[in-house]
Amino acid sequence: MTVTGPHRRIGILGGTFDPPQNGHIAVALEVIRRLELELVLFVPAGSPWQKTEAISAQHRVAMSRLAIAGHNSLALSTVDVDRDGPTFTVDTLRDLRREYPDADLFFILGDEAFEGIETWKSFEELANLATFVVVSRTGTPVKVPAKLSPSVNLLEITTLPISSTLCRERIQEGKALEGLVPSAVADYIFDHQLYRRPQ
Ligand SMILES: Nc1ncnc2c1ncn2[C@@H]1O[C@H](COP(=O)(O)OP(=O)(O)OP(=O)(O)O)[C@@H](O)[C@H]1O
Ligand SMILES: O=C(O)c1ccc[n+]([C@@H]2O[C@H](COP(=O)([O-])O)[C@@H](O)[C@H]2O)c1
Repeated sequence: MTVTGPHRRIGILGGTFDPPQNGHIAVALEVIRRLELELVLFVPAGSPWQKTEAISAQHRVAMSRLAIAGHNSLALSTVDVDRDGPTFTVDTLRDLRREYPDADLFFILGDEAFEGIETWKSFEELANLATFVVVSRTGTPVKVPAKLSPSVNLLEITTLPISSTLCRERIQEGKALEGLVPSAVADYIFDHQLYRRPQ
């Protein structure tokens, strides 16, 4: 992926994106607005080791590309699918630091994802690599590990009550995805007959 121009404050939304849904788009756009970021990179995980099952990275990348199409401030990075092995954020951030040596990097995540951060690979190193922007998704108070606290920004924003799990469940129930995913993503899911059976 090539980004032109002096992108100095770059957000990173890592995710399984199984599938990408409107909550992902909304949170990225809102964090751009609130933190005055130039750009948010959507970074699909190649092998999301803490999720039980996910469809192929190829489908998740294709849907992520469709999901962000038309948003100038959103872009796709394939660093995590281009690397072999389980996806670790410490590697994501090192790779993106090489790509953007002078940028301030902001890793965006929901409070429920942040809750497990002490289980992430080399979590103590993460504080040196990016600012962690934790958005309120569940509303439960966020406990910040002391080692990360200088690099954590708790951001109160209104998030959409949408999850990829909800999207998959609705497909299995034969219900429409209207309002839950961008229409190009809904078309892709339909065309490829994804998520029809429980994974
Ligand atoms: N509606 C939302 N609002 C705010 N953040 C979200 C929302 N949906 C997902 N996120 C955040 O985006 C990142 C990637 O999410 P992910 O791709 O795992 O989607 P998910 O909806 O949480 O998936 P699943 O339901 O399969 O667990 C995580 O940090 C997650 O907290
Ligand atoms: O680094 C780790 O060990 C690690 C463990 C779990 C999740 N992550 C990252 O957290 C982001 C959100 O993950 P998920 O599983 O909620 O879609 C995504 O970028 C993952 O690669 C990272």
